[in-house]
Amino acid sequence: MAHYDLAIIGSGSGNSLITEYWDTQKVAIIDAGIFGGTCLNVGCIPTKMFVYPGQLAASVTQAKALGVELKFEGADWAGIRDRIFGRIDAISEAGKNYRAHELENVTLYTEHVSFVSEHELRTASGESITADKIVIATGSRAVLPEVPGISLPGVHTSDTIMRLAELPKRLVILGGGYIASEFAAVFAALGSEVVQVNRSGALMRQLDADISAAFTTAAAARWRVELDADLRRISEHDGGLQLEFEQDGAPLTLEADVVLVATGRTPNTDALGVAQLGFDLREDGSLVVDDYQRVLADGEPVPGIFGLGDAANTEQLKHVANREARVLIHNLQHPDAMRPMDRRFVPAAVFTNPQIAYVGATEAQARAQHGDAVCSVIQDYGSTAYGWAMEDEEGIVKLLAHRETGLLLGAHLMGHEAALLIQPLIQAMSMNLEVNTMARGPFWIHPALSEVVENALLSLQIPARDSDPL
Ligand SMILES: Cc1cc2nc3c(=O)[nH]c(=O)nc-3n(C[C@H](O)[C@H](O)[C@H](O)COP(=O)(O)OP(=O)(O)OC[C@H]3O[C@@H](n4cnc5c(N)ncnc54)[C@H](O)[C@@H]3O)c2cc1C
Ligand SMILES: NC(=O)c1ccc[n+]([C@@H]2O[C@H](COP(=O)([O-])OP(=O)(O)OC[C@H]3O[C@@H](n4cnc5c(N)ncnc54)[C@H](O)[C@@H]3O)[C@@H](O)[C@H]2O)c1
Repeated sequence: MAHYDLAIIGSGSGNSLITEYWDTQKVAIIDAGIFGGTCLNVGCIPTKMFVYPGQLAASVTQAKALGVELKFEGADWAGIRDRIFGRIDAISEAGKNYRAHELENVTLYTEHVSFVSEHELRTASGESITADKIVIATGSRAVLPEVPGISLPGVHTSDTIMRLAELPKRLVILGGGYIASEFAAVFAALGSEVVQVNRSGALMRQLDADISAAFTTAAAARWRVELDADLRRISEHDGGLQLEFEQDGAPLTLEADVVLVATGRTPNTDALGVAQLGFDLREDGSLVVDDYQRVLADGEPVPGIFGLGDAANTEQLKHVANREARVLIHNLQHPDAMRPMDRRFVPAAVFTNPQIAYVGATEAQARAQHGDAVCSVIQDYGSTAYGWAMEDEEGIVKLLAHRETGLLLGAHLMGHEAALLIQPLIQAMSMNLEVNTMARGPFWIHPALSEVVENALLSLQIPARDSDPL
């Protein structure tokens, strides 16, 4: 039996916990999958490396509207894929070698483990690992609907779709969320015939209703979107795949060469043995942790057991996992002076086309909490000089603020570089900066696209105070 000061299950965000502080202590890092976890290998990073070439390809359509004749002559799928994974696979491999061979105090296990008791883990091959402190950073995995044909070759998840041998001619994407919407934009831009099929009546349905509606319209102008369609079965047909749906009581049949299933992800806690130990789990299977990232059982911290990332939050976002890791690095080193995780204003961006970014409350949430005190405004990108330059007809900045406090309650953007434009709004919310101070205090560069954010803030018409900048 090997004993460690610290054992970390999961080499994604968990890997960053091994700081110099641990140099004099024994650490085990355990990962049964690809070293480096989801974001590096099959998540944020490779997807966005596909998104960028996709944006270049899609810009041809926009250029035409501005009088520039560009021609899209196809995408070198294999070249794009190999450039991306040539870089990523090398980083994963180097990280693995570093942990496995270059640090005397660190031992890498490449097997699945589960809990035997609170401080003992067992590997799939039967080895026992005990540790004073254990961090559960096991991430999440794709969930597939249970329909006939879901395991047929040609049916992929985000784990495998990026490594396809060739660009699919006909691609059906199941789901209306982040992953489905990002891949739909990429494959449609690179030249696949994409059909995105969603079970409900709008894409990105969990977002503010105006953004969800605007994105559903914008997406349908770029690739085929089918809504309110329930998948019944997938079968092999004519050398490809046939998907049968029920849509508003009528059958809908689609043909595809490749199917991408993007119908949500579930935390990897079920095969970990944590339920038997009485660790608290949310309805979605994620571990309940307190503000200090300590795992709870019956509402009380389990001594020496911590959780972070997709296994222990409901956001399933890398910047959240990274922040949790930072908090945990501190708390593992300073058990008598722990610092809490701040979850007040978690932003997110969806790198689809058009891009989406948001932070804070939706209008429905804001009104439920603050009633008539909510001011709401939608500012079009097209109302600014840079928007004219782009001939933009769909970009919007929606802001929600509290009339009396003058503070932002939520920001929801859809359009060019939404993920960049939203950042000052995230800053303002995190720093309790009032709308008028934010709009009138700093200069806003003219005629940058950020003027749409400035104008949205001014349009909120929060009553001015004498102390506000002019
Ligand atoms: C396609 C896609 C695109 C994404 N894009 C973005 C984005 O643009 N921005 C963003 O913020 N987020 C994005 N995400 C989400 C982001 O990738 C995750 O929130 C983040 O990677 C979670 O990190 P983690 O450390 O919790 O888990 P992971 O990085 O998944 O690490 C968990 C590791 O634990 C291992 N493991 C699990 N169980 C066991 C066990 N019992 N024994 C041994 N090892 C085990 C797994 O093999 C895995 O390597 C995306 C996700 C996907 C799938
Ligand atoms: N840019 C980013 O930050 C980014 C990108 C990709 C993924 N992620 C993270 O990964 C998570 C998972 O992404 P996702 O797109 O798989 O999940 P999601 O929750 O965003 O979307 C899931 C979609 O699948 C649909 N669905 C669920 N069950 C279904 C079923 N049985 N049949 C048909 N449709 C069904 C839902 O209605 C929804 O539209 C996201 O929630 C996000 O946190 C983030």
